[in-house]
Amino acid sequence: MRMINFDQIKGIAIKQIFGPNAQAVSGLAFHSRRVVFSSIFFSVKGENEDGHQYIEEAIQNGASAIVGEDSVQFSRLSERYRSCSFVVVEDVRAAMAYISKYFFNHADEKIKTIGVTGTNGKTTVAAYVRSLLNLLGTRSGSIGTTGIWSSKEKLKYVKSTPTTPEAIDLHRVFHDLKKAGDEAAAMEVSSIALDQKRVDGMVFDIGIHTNFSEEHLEYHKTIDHYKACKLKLFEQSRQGVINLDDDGMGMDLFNCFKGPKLTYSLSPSSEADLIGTGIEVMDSGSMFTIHYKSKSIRVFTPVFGAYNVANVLSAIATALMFGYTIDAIASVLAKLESPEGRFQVIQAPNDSKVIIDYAHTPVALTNLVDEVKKIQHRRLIVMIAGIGIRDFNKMPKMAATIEGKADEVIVTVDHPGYHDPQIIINQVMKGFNEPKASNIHSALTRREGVRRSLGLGRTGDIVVLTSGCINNAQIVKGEQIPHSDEAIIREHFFQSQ
Ligand SMILES: CC(=O)N[C@H]1[C@@H](OP(=O)(O)OP(=O)(O)OC[C@H]2O[C@@H](n3ccc(=O)[nH]c3=O)[C@H](O)[C@@H]2O)O[C@H](CO)[C@@H](O)[C@@H]1O[C@H](C)C(=O)N[C@@H](C)C(=O)N[C@H](CCC(=O)O)C(=O)O
Ligand SMILES: Nc1ncnc2c1ncn2[C@@H]1O[C@H](COP(=O)(O)OP(=O)(O)OP(=O)(O)O)[C@@H](O)[C@H]1O
Repeated sequence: MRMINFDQIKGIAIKQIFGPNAQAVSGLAFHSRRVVFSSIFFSVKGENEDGHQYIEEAIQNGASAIVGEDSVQFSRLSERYRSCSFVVVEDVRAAMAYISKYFFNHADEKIKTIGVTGTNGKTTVAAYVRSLLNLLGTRSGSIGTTGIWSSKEKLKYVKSTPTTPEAIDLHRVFHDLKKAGDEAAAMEVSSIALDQKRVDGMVFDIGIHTNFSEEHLEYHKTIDHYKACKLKLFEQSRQGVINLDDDGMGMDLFNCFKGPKLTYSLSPSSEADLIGTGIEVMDSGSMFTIHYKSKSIRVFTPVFGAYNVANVLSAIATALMFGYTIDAIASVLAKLESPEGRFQVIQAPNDSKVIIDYAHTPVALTNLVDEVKKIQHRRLIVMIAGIGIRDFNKMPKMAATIEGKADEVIVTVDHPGYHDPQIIINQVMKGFNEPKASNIHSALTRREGVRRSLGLGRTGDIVVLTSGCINNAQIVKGEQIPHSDEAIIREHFFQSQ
């Protein structure tokens, strides 16, 4: 239980309070059915529902305070539920962020926080930062698409969103990490989370930028809105790590970010602080040279793809900001850990390779295929997917991107949501000049797509499975259906023999 005096919490714009100004609070919830005794219910207006309609259900479930935006309704309800506090605020999502921070004792300020934003690479960079800091001796967790990790292990949380948790969950995680002895947390900060004020009230010790290209227009509607949301992270960051190679927003950020910053680049002629050159692809990773100040150090790190070397540079910049020397950092890079499902190479028993990679934007797919081609192979088989719960305009762009670049292409569906999978396939197919070519195949479910792709692979081939799952599941008609590419791969190679 924590005593909460609403008008004393910094940051929230309270318009009016009906009922008691303070409550003893045991928990926070934004869903009426997750309310427990003596908790605060935040009534959020969503895409489909208005949380204000569920206030009475929340009170019946034990809510002792309601935070929302409808003063007329709150005034009426306060007559009926006299012991309950009704707090009218300017913006309920912002209030949820500030109250969560307060409820969990400002835990975010008791550990170092590193926010990562960008169209591609957030998960990868958050994992690299976590791994690098741990290798150097700073106990660090990470928060994002692949789950919540402490410095030691993946923790069991029910995720509220695919990438950046809702504020209530987020501050609980900071609190738990701190309690477990962690000193830092690297987290993915999505543009949607920034727009929905999930990280309002936080000041990140370091903000990292990876890159910017078209994405999430189903939510943002315009590319300018998408960009403006991403830039917000840097208004809330003390120090910045900026990718100078990113045409999308590298220079915008470089010019507008006034705090201390480190820039990185893969271009030898760049003026970046940290430059990576001479990338050599090996069997188990990449060699490259780090240039920092007057030093050039040749290192090996177990990652594939030039863009992943750039991601490693951003993690190195972060470690430099933590005060580690470039020599100390270079000495541990060979042990760097990658996140699951990002350029994950599986050696198949038939002497082919299967690569699982979360590429789900045209830019990521182009980069991925270019990098995969640097690995010796016979034929290249690539599975792409139309994602039902995302922008339909992106689907044909994925087809146009892959056409002519692989020997076989399998088109499948990720997360059909409420759509007919065949409509999604048709939408992807629109992007091919020759959709009826004999090397273009389709499969209505991801499971079928994976099986079909593996079935086409022979000795020496590389099978690339792109796009992927959210929370190890496919979202079908509001249900999360468990799915694992790796399990299908095991079944295919080991159980069919
Ligand atoms: C599209 C979108 O913005 N969705 C968010 C939105 O949900 P919604 O608009 O569908 O909510 P709704 O169903 O209309 O309900 C409105 C409110 O009424 C409440 N309610 C509803 C029914 C009920 O019986 N009782 C009740 O209290 C709900 O809890 C909700 O607070 O408001 C919810 C919280 O109030 C969010 O958790 C939810 O994120 C969902 C889980 C989601 O999938 N979001 C995605 C788009 C997202 O955030 N993605 C980004 C980026 C991913 C990436 O990197 O690609 C991320 O950071 O994860
Ligand atoms: N720096 C980068 N530049 C371009 N593409 C990248 C970069 N890093 C990763 N990718 C590609 O993007 C895919 C997704 O990477 P990752 O999961 O790290 O990004 P993300 O930003 O977390 O995406 P999401 O938010 O959708 O989970 C990778 O599998 C890879 O193909």
